[in-house]
Amino acid sequence: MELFQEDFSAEKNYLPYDGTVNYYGKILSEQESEKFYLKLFNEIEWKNDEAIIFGKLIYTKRKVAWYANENFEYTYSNRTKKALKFTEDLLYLKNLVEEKTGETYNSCLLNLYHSGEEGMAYHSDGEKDLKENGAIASLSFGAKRKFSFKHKTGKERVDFILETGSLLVMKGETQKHWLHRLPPTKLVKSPRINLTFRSIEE
Ligand SMILES: O=C(O)CCC(=O)C(=O)O
Ligand SMILES: [Fe+2]
Repeated sequence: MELFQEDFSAEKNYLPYDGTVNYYGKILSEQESEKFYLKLFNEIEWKNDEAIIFGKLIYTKRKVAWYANENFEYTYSNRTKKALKFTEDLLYLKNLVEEKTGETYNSCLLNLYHSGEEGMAYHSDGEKDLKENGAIASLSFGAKRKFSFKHKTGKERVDFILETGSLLVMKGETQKHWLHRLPPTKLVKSPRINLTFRSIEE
């Protein structure tokens, strides 16, 4: 079923229990989304992500970047990374997302998926540097992709189609009880950029 913009209610919790996910739909116009997509694509210091998996250092095809209020250190996939200072565009988007969600954030992890062949496997964002039960706000640009939640012990699944300029928020105990992923797909040929605004414990 195609949902229209008006059908998205920010107050609705899309998870049946054990956490809260709000979906705001598109918070930016098509034109603004295209403008930010191009600027982020060209101006962010994108790097292939490094992770230690079974004791081996690997690089992902997907690119990442990490920006924050301060040059925070952050441990992610067993590697310690240092944040770059927020750019003007990222500060603008952070303010917009803070206004919409009524929460504050001090950092942003950015992901660039070159095509549908790149995705992210099921995980939760419960790293110890993150504020416990802090909200995580996800803003998407570029290609439309499916985003799925799966309960850690139950059978429930909740799927979204994240469009360019759309905002989704995960709050409360969501990371404790739910996994999320960006499934790979052969159907998408163009890039997608995702920004997750987070709160790092200072
Ligand atoms: O690209 C997405 O929509 C999800 C990214 C994500 O889950 C993460 O960076 O932790
Ligand atoms: Fe995540």
